[in-house]
Amino acid sequence: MGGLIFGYDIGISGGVTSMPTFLEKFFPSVYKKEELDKSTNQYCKFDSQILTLFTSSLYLAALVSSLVASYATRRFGRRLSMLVGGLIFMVGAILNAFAVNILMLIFGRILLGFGVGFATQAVPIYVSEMAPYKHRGALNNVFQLSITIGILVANVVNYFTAKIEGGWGWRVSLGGAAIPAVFISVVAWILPNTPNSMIEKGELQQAREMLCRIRGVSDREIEAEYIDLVAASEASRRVQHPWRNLRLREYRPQLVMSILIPALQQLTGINVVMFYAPVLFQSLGFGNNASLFSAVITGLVNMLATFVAVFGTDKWGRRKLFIEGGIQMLIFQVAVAVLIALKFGVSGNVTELPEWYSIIVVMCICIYVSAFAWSWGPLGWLVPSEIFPLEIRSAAQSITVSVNMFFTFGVAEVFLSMLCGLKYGLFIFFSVFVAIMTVFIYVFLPETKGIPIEEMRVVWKRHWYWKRFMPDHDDQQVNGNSV
Ligand SMILES: OC[C@H]1O[C@](O)(CO)[C@@H](O)[C@@H]1O
Repeated sequence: MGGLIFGYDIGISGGVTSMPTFLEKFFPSVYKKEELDKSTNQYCKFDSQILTLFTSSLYLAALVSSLVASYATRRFGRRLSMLVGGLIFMVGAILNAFAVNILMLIFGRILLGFGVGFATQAVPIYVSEMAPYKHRGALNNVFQLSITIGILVANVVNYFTAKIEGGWGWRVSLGGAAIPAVFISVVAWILPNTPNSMIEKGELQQAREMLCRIRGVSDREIEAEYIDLVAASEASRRVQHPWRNLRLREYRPQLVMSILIPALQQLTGINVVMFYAPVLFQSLGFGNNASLFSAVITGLVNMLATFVAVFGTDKWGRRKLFIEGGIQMLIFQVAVAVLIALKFGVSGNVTELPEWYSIIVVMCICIYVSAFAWSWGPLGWLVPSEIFPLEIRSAAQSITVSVNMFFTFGVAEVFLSMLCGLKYGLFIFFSVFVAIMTVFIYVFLPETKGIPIEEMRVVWKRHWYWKRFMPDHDDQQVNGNSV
């Protein structure tokens, strides 16, 4: 549900902004340009700061709230943080559904953002801590899977609400966000806290019992894992200032990854497609209906391809997926740029594409989206959430979330003007980053598959570059090997 509310918001805004009644009510100047002036340059049709703010304000709020949520997940537990997130989110959705002016609309989006910040902070940590390490990758990827389900549901909802007589369908679209919010609030009541969180709060016996319960084994069989958790918690307790600690030399590899992985995930340009697919397709000359339908198709591909990661990360490892996904994205991003350049050139003055041509464009976009969906999408959350030792986990996760939101915000902010300015070159712009990030992973990211979360130090100690940051004093036994 945490992923779903996030995904729903990602997918919903592009569709409603392509609905004429919504535009007319809140963004009359864009409406005029879009509806009345058919001759305008296609690349610049939707270039409006206030329209952009409608999409991007949510991510700015999520950025701020994930910093607060970091304190909350540590102090009050992961569960309560999820509950608070769900409730704030619900209020935001209701405000949006009944919006009568732009202020209500943007204020609602900001509340939704606060909810998203809390949920994305608390959920991946919760899942990583609950999961047995052999299945941690798969279970964590379900978070991204639910983001993609949320995006798809939003695309489908938009497709149907756009057809509602009277043009108030956008209210249903925006209000629909309240449904997963109710779920998450109710479910957060029922869920137990993680053993790690209980140990952090000194509830040792309860933590032990919880560990037996979630692993489904007897007290004796959880002994090793329990000792690991308690040791990690003690180390964590000695750390008074997780934020200051994060700057210590020994956490350098984690700090670098917690910043670069989410930043690079957004610099793949994925949200150009996710936020603005209907707008993008309209700019490419598709009709209203066809644009919303094409967004459903990209949403579907995005969701289905995420299953590859759910089943594949613990089998093939993180690195292989990252690298394969990167190469595939690069090729098809360049293909999209070439296809658009050939038809629209620099002037952008085309009113319609031949059908076969549009189909090829949509196919290339889908292949690009599928590559993202089994690589950077899920791994962008999984890898950061599994590499941090407990003593800095909440702080580092909140860096990951806020960097992700910052770049999501950035892409949402600049996309429409960049499309207008860079034209088809926009896709080349992102493909340069995709090339850089693929090389970065190849050189700097060690494989983390199958390593218990509290023993993760070993991967840095073995890495040709990162080992110089690791202190020598804490040699450990891992899987029988001294490291
Ligand atoms: O599935 C695509 C979605 O996944 C995310 O990258 C989050 O991991 C979003 O920013 C994007 O819209």
